[in-house]
Amino acid sequence: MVYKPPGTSISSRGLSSSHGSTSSLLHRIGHGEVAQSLSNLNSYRGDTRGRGPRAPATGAGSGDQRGSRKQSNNMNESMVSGGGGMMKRSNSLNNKYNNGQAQARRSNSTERMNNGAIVYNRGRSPLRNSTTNLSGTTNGSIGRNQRVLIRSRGNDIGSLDNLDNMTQASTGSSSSVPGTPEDNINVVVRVRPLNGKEARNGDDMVVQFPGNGQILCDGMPQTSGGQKHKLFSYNVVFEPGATQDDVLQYSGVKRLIEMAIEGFSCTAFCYGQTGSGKTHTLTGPPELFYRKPDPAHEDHGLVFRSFLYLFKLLQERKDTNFVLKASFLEIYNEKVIDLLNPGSARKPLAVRWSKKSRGFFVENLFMVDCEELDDLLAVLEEGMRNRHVGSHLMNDYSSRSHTILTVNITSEQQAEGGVFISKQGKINFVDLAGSEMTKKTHSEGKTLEEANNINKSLMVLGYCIASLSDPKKRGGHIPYRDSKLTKLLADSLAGNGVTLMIACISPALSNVTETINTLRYAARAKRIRTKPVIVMDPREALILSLKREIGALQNENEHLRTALNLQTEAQDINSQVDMLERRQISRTPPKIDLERVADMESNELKELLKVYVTENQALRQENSELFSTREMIIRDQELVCRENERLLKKLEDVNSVDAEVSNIWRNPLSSSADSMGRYQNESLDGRVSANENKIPDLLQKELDKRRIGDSITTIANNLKRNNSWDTANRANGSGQTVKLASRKGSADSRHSDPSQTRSSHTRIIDLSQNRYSSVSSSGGVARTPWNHATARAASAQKRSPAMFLRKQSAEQSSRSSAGYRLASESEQQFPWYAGVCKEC
Ligand SMILES: Nc1ncnc2c1ncn2[C@@H]1O[C@H](COP(=O)(O)OP(=O)(O)OP(=O)(O)O)[C@@H](O)[C@H]1O
Repeated sequence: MVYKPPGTSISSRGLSSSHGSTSSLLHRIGHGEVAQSLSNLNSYRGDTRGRGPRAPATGAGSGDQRGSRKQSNNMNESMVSGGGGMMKRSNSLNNKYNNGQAQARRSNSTERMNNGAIVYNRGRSPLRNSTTNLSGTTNGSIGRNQRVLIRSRGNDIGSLDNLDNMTQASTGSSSSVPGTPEDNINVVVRVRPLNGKEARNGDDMVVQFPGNGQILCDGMPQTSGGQKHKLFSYNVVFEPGATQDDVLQYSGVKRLIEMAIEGFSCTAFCYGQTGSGKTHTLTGPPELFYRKPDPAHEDHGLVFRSFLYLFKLLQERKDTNFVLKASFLEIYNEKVIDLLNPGSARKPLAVRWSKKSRGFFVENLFMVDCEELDDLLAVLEEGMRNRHVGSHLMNDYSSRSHTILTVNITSEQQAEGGVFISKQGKINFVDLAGSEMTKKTHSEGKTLEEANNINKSLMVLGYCIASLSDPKKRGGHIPYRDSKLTKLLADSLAGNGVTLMIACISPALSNVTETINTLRYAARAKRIRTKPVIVMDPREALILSLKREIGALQNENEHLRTALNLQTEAQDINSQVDMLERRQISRTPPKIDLERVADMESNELKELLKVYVTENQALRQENSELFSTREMIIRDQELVCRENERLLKKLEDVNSVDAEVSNIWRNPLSSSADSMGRYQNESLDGRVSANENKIPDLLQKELDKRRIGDSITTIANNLKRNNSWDTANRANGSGQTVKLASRKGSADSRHSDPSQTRSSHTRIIDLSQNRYSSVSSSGGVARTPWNHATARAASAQKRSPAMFLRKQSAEQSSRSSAGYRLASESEQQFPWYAGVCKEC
């Protein structure tokens, strides 16, 4: 079950029919100005439920409004009549409240508390548009002398509205989820009237109410002697004339109760200096509980009224079973005392850390099962009677301890398919002891010790609030452990709860310093953000997670669809596009608005989930197919690229070989080919193959050729000069030639014949030429490193001639030395040659 704010229609819970709404209230009111103001109070949805039309306010009270209210006799039908199919507890509650005169009186009082008329006094005109005379809304007009009692920013407290969103993001477990929206602590301010003493002393009012949830404090003493004005903004400001019921209606506490029923952890706490009206606001004067309390008493505070409201809501929830348990403790002098089971020795209880809930708890705290409203009221009475109260100059009934009254609400609702959904909500009412200046209160002895402990724990609370409200310090150490109070409030201040702070102040000039301190404290608290989550049963969490999964799948499917579209576009395969489009159209489930999912039944949700899972799987498969197709295409592309590269290289080689061939034929010494032929022949006989790798490029060959060629030409010329080769051959016999032949053609004894030597020489040249011919035709030699180097050199020459030349000269110098080496080798091998050469 997804949390829905009360006031929205959840037919299964029967809330829609019974709830009033802001719009219905506006409809009832029907007047522009008030409607405008009320629309600012959007967040108080559900505030109007159970409230009948108010009787026009007629009283013109004095400063003390308590005795001057007109009470409406309208019966609150929902409280009195109840529902036939209600759970046993609710029925018994109705019976109690319906039987006899006492019940009738209670019902009247209940009604009066809910519909209490407002006293308009002092003849101030309302501040239009920025303030709300909520009390005047019933008759749709605001009288001239009507007093504006509540100044609201309206939509600020509507941060509670954010919780609608939050619940959608909450896990459904007690743990907080990353990404869960945060909510600020809601802060309202209540200004009490000047008390008798202050009035007698002629104390001035130093607070003003400019409206829009603002409060102006102007009595602040300045060092320069003048007065400083300070403006603060809060969610709601209650002026001195506001009633206890107004606080219930407009502080947001009703919303807190509704949320506690829905499974949230909620806290309302009062803060302020001593005598500022905290206890009055929360529980009413302590005297109320000293004897059997009169339920009709108008001074009953927020707790009593909240209990009534809580039970009213529980009655309306006919389809849900609730179990209520209450506890009441006080922290007195840093000791936790169970107010429902104080024992004779008032043995303090231990505050421990729970790993499971990741929060502090009070060990062995008495929890009372509260089946009826009376049980809850009894808890309140008992606790109020047992708490420590003292008296000092500023308050006759001063609370000497902090009290925490907790109502745990476990709800269990049967969903479809026999599944039970249970949630654990709670609401804490915290009445803090007031900070006090001991020189003002004249505390001494025990009261002084109490005051010190109170101030100390409030100081720790102040540190925690200051740290939590500072975004830089928030992630750091928060000193919760420094006091029992902060340990127990840790979750409310910065955990998963929803918190309302009611800052109580005195309007008197004599208290201005404390008032400013409280207002600052409250302003700081307003900056604190919490992450409210519903604590619920795992089944409920499952449904929520299913919902979230549907959302995620929808997103993923959308993403995959986009990817598929891109893919198909890139491939430009029309047939596949058609196929995909056809598939997409057939598979795509209807787009679901996630908001609507909240209203769907679990079966429907499961079906929807199945559809999305199927679609998701199909899309994933399709996507993977397309990816593999793409892989294949990429591989093919690579092959083509490689082949291209190979062909390019081949082309380069062919070009380089052409260049090589042309070099050879352009060789100016090519005329001495005859002489060179021998060397070439030698190479072909075996040395070339061995030396191919050693001779890197054409140039070296050229160099060698030139040297050898020059020498041979010289020899030949000399020989020619003296004798022609043939003549010499004939005349001198074949000694040298034989030598040469024996050297060159040692493997072939035929070459010893001088006539054959010549032919052999010719053949060598032919072979050499053939070789080059064959090289140029087959290109096979192009694969040798030498040819690669040549090709590279050629391309390098093209790319950067200057660099190529530098490299060339370096290579040339190294090769020329190699050339000389070759020459000296030749000398060694051909001493005759060297001799001839020397001779030349
Ligand atoms: N809004 C109010 N209207 C009328 N009287 C009020 C209001 N607020 C407080 N008072 C009166 O002021 C006196 C002091 O109030 P209260 O005891 O609630 O103060 P407190 O803040 O709880 O003080 P402490 O911290 O000492 O307990 C009481 O007599 C109470 O009835």
